[in-house]
Amino acid sequence: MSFAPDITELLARARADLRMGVPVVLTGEGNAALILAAETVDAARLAALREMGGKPVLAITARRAETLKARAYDGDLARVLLPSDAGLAWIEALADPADDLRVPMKGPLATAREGSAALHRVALQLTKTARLLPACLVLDLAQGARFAREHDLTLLPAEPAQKTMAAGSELHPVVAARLPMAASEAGRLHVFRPEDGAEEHYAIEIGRPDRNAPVLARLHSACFTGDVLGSLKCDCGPQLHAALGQMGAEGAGVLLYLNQEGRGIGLANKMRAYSLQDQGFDTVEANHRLGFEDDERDFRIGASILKQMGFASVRLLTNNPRKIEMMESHGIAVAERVPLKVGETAFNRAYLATKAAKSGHLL
Ligand SMILES: Nc1nc2c(ncn2[C@@H]2O[C@H](COP(=O)(O)OP(=O)(O)OP(=O)(O)O)[C@@H](O)[C@H]2O)c(=O)[nH]1
Ligand SMILES: [Zn+2]
Repeated sequence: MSFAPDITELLARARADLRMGVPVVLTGEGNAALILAAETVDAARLAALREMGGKPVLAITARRAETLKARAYDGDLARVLLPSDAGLAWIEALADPADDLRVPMKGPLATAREGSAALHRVALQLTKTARLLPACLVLDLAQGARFAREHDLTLLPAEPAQKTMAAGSELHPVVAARLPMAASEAGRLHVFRPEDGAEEHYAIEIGRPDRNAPVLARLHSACFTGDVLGSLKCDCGPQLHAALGQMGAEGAGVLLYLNQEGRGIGLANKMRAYSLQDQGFDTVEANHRLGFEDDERDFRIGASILKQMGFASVRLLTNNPRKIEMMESHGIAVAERVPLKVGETAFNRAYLATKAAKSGHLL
């Protein structure tokens, strides 16, 4: 019997470390690297990294590299060589596009083309799942395990970590209780918890939907600004309430409230995206400039929760064809798409048009 953390738990620990600015040691086949999230590294740790010698690089995604005009020899990522005088400000300027327009020339940036980028790829995936900017300082280590032991750092085997992240985490029901709501007095809130220490997700069941027929369902991604604050920049709040209202009126339905804020990039990054939108970029361009894909959500979560609740088929309230595809490919039949068009304002008209033009949303 062992109390040692398994790979999922090590991943959770590594994410927490990176969020606090603590380095993590990644090990591969015969190689190892010290990694630090660009967003959280501080002056003392940067100085310590410098003292180690070697050739640290800043790994960024190909999306970010494109904006910075840096050559991405590794396909989906680039390894930018750290100039000897590069300090925290240089790292921040590369990782965070906030001042791109004010300081457009950040280079010339030299990028590595020799050697493997496998550990860098895992490092970037880790920062994404930690909801940080996808940019990481990476320094090759000769003795990864020993270094981790000496400095009391989390030691993470890269390949199992990557497989575990790709597989997604299992979710387990924690509790369910009655919740009378304005939309329906017959509400019930279920909480689901992933094994990997990430955000919990919720299912709001209305009435007692028949498990043998397609259920009226909505997969709602958390939007603190829209759902709670009534932001006019998106249509999330009105969609949330319209979906609950329709389920209440029909007497049955299930709304999944998935804590995938900002299409899976987290609220801090979404606010960075909003700030770029104020500079004139649209919702998709803003994500790309930050180094993210348009949509970083894991749609398997919704399918997994529906299955656990006993649903196999849905009438899906959505305008997003990707949600339909993802449901179908993860074992939930979409018997019908129910359009959900509410809440258009002068502030979100361009946002909705961009989603239709670039993300395939149905008008
Ligand atoms: N990154 C980013 N996320 C945004 C922006 N505006 C809204 N969001 C997020 O987008 C998500 C909207 O999710 P959903 O309501 O599921 O919308 P959808 O994928 O357009 O699909 P349907 O509403 O079902 O048609 C929420 O997580 C919001 O926080 C933005 O400008 N940038
Ligand atoms: Zn929103």
